Amino acid sequence: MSDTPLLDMINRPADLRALSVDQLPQVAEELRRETIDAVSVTGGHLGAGLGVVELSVALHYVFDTPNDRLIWDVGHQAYPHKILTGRRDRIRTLRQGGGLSGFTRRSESPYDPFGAAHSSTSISAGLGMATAARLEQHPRNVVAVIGDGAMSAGMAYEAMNNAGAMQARMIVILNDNDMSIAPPTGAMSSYLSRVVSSHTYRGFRHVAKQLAKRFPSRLQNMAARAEEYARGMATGGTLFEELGFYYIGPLDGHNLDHLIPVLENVRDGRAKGPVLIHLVTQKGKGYPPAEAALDKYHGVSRFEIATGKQQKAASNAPSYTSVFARALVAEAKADDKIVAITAAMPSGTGVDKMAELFPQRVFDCGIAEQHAVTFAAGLACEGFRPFCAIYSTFLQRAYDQIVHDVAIQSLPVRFAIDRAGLVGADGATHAGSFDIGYLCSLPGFVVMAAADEAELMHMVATAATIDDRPSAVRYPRGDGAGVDLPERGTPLAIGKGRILRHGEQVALLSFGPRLSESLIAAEDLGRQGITVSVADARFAKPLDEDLIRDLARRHGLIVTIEEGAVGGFGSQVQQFMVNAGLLDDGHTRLRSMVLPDHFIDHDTPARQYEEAGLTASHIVKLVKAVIGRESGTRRLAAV
Ligand SMILES: Cc1ncc(C[n+]2csc(CCOP(=O)(O)OP(=O)(O)O)c2C)c(N)n1
Ligand SMILES: CC(=O)[C@@H](O)[C@H](O)COP(=O)(O)O
Ligand SMILES: [Mg+2]
Repeated sequence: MSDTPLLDMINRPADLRALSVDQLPQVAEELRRETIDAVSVTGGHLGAGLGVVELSVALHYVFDTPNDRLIWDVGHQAYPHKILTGRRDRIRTLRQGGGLSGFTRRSESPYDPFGAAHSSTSISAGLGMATAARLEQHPRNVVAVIGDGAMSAGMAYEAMNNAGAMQARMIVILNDNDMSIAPPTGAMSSYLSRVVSSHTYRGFRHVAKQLAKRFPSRLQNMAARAEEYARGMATGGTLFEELGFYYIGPLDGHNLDHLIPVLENVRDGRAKGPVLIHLVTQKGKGYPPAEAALDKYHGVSRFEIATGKQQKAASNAPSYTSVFARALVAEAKADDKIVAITAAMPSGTGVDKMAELFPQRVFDCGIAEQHAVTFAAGLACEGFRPFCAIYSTFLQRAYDQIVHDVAIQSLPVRFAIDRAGLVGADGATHAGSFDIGYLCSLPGFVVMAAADEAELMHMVATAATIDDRPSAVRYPRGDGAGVDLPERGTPLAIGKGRILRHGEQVALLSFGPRLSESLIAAEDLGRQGITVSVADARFAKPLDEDLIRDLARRHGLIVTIEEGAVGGFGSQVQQFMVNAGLLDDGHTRLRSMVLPDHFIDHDTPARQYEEAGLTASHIVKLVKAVIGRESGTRRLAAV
C-alpha cells in the first residue's frame, strides 16, 4: 500500500477540497514527506517549503485556485504548492534541465499566476490583480504570501502604501519564520519579533468585537471555533494597521485548526480593504536535520534522508566566493577604511568571513539592494572604502542608485559582483547576464572580470586602490580553476589586458572565465594548423586600446568572448574598433560571442553554456566558419 494514500488522490486542488477538514493534517504530513523525498533527489530550496506545508494545504483548501490568485513571494517555498497543483508527477525533475522550475512560473501552470524568484514582488503583483478584478467586476480573491525576510525590501512597503490607500481587496499573508537565508536583520525584523513575543491571548468576546468591524457576516459561524484560534489574536499589528491593512495575528501557521477558519472567515468576510494575516512558522519544520541547521536548510544539494547529509561535489579548487572572501579579508586587514555591505546574502557573497574578524565593518542591510548601494555611496562620501557585494542578478534592482547615487557623483564604491554569468539550477531569473552592459555604459566606471580566482584576488586589490571613481569586479558562481593563490592580491594596471598565447592568424580576446575555453580552442585550432593568440582583456572599461590595436594589426580575425549579454564587452570593443577605423581596410574581421538573445532555463552550467554557444568547440566552429575552410595555414589577412 502507498504511504501517501491521501496525496495520491490529489491531482489538483479540487481533489483536496473534496476531502474532509479532518483529513487535512494527514495530507500535510504526506505532503511534507513527499517534499523532503523529492528534494533529497534533486537538491534545491527545502527549508522554506517545509515551513509552509500546512499553509499550502489550507490555502488551496479554502480558496478557489486558480480563479482565486495565489502568489508566492520569491517562489522558493512553492514546492508543496507544485505537488498539490498537478505537478507531483514531475516533482523529481525540479531544477533539472527540461524539468520543473525551482520557482513559480506562469508558463508552467495556471496555478502560478505570477512568476518570481527575486523577492518582494508579491504584494505589488497581487495589488495589480486585485485592481484588475475590481475593474472587471470579477469575483476573485487575491492572496500574496510573503516572508519576513522579503518584508525588508522597499518594494513591499511601496505596495502596502498603495494598497492601503486604495483600500484594495486583497489578502497578504506574512509568513514569519524569523529567518531570511541568514538570521534576519533590521528594525522591521525586531518589530515582528516583539509582536510575536509580546502577544497576549484574547478571549472570544474581544476578538469578536475586533472582527465585527470587518467581518460581520461570519461572526455566528465563527463562534464555535473562535475560542481556539482567537488565542492567537493580538493587537500587535499597529504598523500594518497604520498602513491601512486589517491586521490578524500572530497565528500559529502550522495549526490547521486555526488556519482554516481564519482563512474562511477572511475569504467570506468581504472586507473592504486589504487584510494582513501574520503567521508564525518554522523554517525546516518537520524534518529534524533542517530544523537543526543554522540556515534551516535554505538551499541544499542532494542529501540522504535518514541523516540529512548533503552530497558535495568533490573539487580541488576553492569557490570564487571563498576567494573573494579571502581577498576582502586581506584588504580589510591592511586598511581599516575598508567596509563591506551585503543585501541579505552574507554567506552567499562571503562577506561573513570578514564579519568574523571585523563585525563592526560589515553591514547586512536585509533584502534591500537599492538601499545597500546608496548606503555604500554615503560611506564613500565620508572617506570609507566600501565593497558592495551583491549578486549580478540582484544588482539589477539598484540600477538607478548605481547611476544617480554612485556614478554621477563619481563615488568610489567597489561592486563585488558574484554569480556573474550563467548560474545553473536557479535558471534565468538568477543568471548574471546584464551587468557588463549596464555598467560599461556609465561614464567613469572601471569594469573588471576575473578569468580565474588568482585574478579575482588581484582585481579586489585593484578595486581597493581606486579612490576616485566607482569600480566593479565580476566573477561566476562555482569553483575556480585551481590555480595558486597569493596571500594578498597585487593591484593591476587599470585598463590593461594581457596576452597569454601568441599566434599569427586569429586573436581570441576573452573577458572573464571563458579564458579557459579560449585556450582550449586555441590549442585545438593550432592542431588544425591555425595559429591563435589568446588575450585576457581584464577590463571592459576602460578598454585596453593599445592591446586591441596591436591584435588588429597582427591578426586577420579577432573574436571577443564573454559571459554576458549583447551590449557588454564585445560591444565596447566593436564601438572602439569601428570609431578608430580599425575595421575600415578589411584587413581585420571582428566577431563577438555573447549570450544568445533568449533566456536560458535551469540546467547545469555546462549545459547552459553549451546552449549559449560559448564553449571551446563553438569558438573553433566560429573561427573556421569565418576563415571559410576546415584547416589551413593561410594568413587571415587575405580573407
Ligand atoms: C531581490 C532579491 N534579493 C535577494 C534574494 C535572495 N533570497 C532568496 S530567498 C531569501 C530569503 C527570504 O527570506 P523570507 O522571505 O523570510 O523567506 P524564507 O526563506 O524565510 O521562507 C533571499 C535573501 C532574492 N531572491 N531576491
Ligand atoms: C532563492 C534565492 O534567490 C537564493 O536562495 C538563491 O537561490 C541562492 O543562490 P546561490 O545558491 O547561488 O547562493
Ligand atoms: Mg523568513
